[in-house]
Amino acid sequence: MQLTAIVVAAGRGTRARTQKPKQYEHVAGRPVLEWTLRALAPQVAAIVVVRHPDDARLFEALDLSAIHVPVIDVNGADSRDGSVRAGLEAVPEGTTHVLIHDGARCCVTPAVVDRVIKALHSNPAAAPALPVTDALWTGDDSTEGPRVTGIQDRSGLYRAQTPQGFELTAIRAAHAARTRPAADDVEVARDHGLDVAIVEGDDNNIKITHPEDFARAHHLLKGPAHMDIRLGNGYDVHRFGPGDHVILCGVKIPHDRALQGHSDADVGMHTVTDAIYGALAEGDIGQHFPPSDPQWKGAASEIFLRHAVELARDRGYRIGNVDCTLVCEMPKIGPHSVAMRTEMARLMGLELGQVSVKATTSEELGFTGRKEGIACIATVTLIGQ
Ligand SMILES: Nc1ccn([C@@H]2O[C@H](COP(=O)(O)OP(=O)(O)OP(=O)(O)O)[C@@H](O)[C@H]2O)c(=O)n1
Ligand SMILES: C[C@](O)(CO)[C@H](O)COP(=O)(O)O
Repeated sequence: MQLTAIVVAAGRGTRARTQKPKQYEHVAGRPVLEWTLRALAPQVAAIVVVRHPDDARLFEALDLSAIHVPVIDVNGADSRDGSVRAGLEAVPEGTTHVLIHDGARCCVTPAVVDRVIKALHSNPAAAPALPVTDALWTGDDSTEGPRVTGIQDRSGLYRAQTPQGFELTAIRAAHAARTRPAADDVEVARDHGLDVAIVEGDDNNIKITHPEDFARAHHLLKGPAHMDIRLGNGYDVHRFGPGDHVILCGVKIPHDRALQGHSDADVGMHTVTDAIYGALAEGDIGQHFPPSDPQWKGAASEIFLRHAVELARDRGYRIGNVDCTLVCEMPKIGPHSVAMRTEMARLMGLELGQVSVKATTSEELGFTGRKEGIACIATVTLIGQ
C-alpha cells in the first residue's frame, strides 16, 4: 500500500468569520493547516495540499520543516468535491490509496488515522465516524424561536469525520462519474457502489467551522505536555497564650488557650494562603500584609486568603486542590474538620472535594508535643486556564 494524503484547504471559511481563511489562522502557536499536515505526515508517503489560488502567499509562509514527506500544492475549486478532484489529479506516481482529509480538522490523532489505514487493508474504502448519542429532534423557526416538531430515530446514525480513505482507482472513478454536489467523499464513493467501512472516530477530531471552535482546538492542541500546573507549599506556626478559644481554618473552637498573633492567628488559613502565594512565586503573607502595619491587627484571616485567591485568578490560574495538615496535640481537629473544609471551600469558591483539612499529633515531641503552639503545613495546586 502506498498512501498519499489529500488535504483539502481551498475553502473560504465564511462561517468561522476570521480575517484570514480559517486554515491559516493560528491556534496553539501555529496555523491550523500546519497542525493538520504535521498530524498526517508520519503516516503517509506524500501529501497533496489543495489550496485556494488567492492563498499562495499564506501557504508559502507555512513552516513545513517538520514534514519529512513531499508536499505538493495545487489549486482548488469552488466546491469541496471540486477541490478533492484537483487533489486526485495531483497524487504522485505509485500511490495506491489516498486519505482525503479536511485541512480544518487539525486535531486529528494518529490513532484515528491508523484505524482508517488498517481498515483499508481489507476494504476498498474506510472512514471514521461516531454514533449519534444525543436524541434527535426536528424543529422549525417560529416567531418565538425554534420549536420542536418531532423526534427522529437516531439508531444507526453516525457523525462523519475525515480522513476518509480509498483505493485510488476506485475513488477516482467515483469522482469522475459524479455530476451532483456531495457532502463528502464517502457519499461520492457509495453512490458509485463502493462499500465503505466505518471505523471509530474521535470526539476531539473536530472540524474548525465556527468562531468558538478555535478555543476548543487550542485546548486540544496545547495538550497535557503544555499544561500549566503549579504547586505551592506553606508552613506556619503560632504559639499558645491565654484565652478560651482558637480559630482554625475559619472555625472557632473552644479551648483553654488561644493562639497568639498579629491577626486572628488562624494558623491553618495563613498556611493555605502562603501556599497559594508560593505557587504563584509572589512572596508570602507577611509581604502582602506586613505585621508592622497596624491596620492588620486582629484582622480576620479570610482577608488574606481572599487576596491570594484573587491574585491567582488575576494571574490566570484556578485552584485545583488544597491539602492542609494541622500539627497539634489539642484541640482535637477531627470533630471540626468538615466544618473547616466547608468554610475554606466557601472562601475559595471551591467544592468540598477539593479541600482537605486533616491533623496529626507530633507524638508529644517538640514544641507542638509540649502544647506550646500549633504548626501547619499545606499544599495547593494551581491550574493555568
Ligand atoms: N471549495 C472548497 C470548499 C472547502 N474546502 C475544504 O474542505 C474542508 C471542509 O470544508 P468547510 O469546513 O465547509 O470549509 P469552508 O468551505 O472553508 O467553510 P465555510 O463553509 O464556512 O465557508 C475545509 O478544510 C475547506 O478548506 C476546499 O478545499 N474547497
Ligand atoms: C467532510 C466533512 O468534514 C465530514 O464531516 C463535512 O461533510 C464537510 O464539512 P461541511 O461543514 O459539511 O462543509
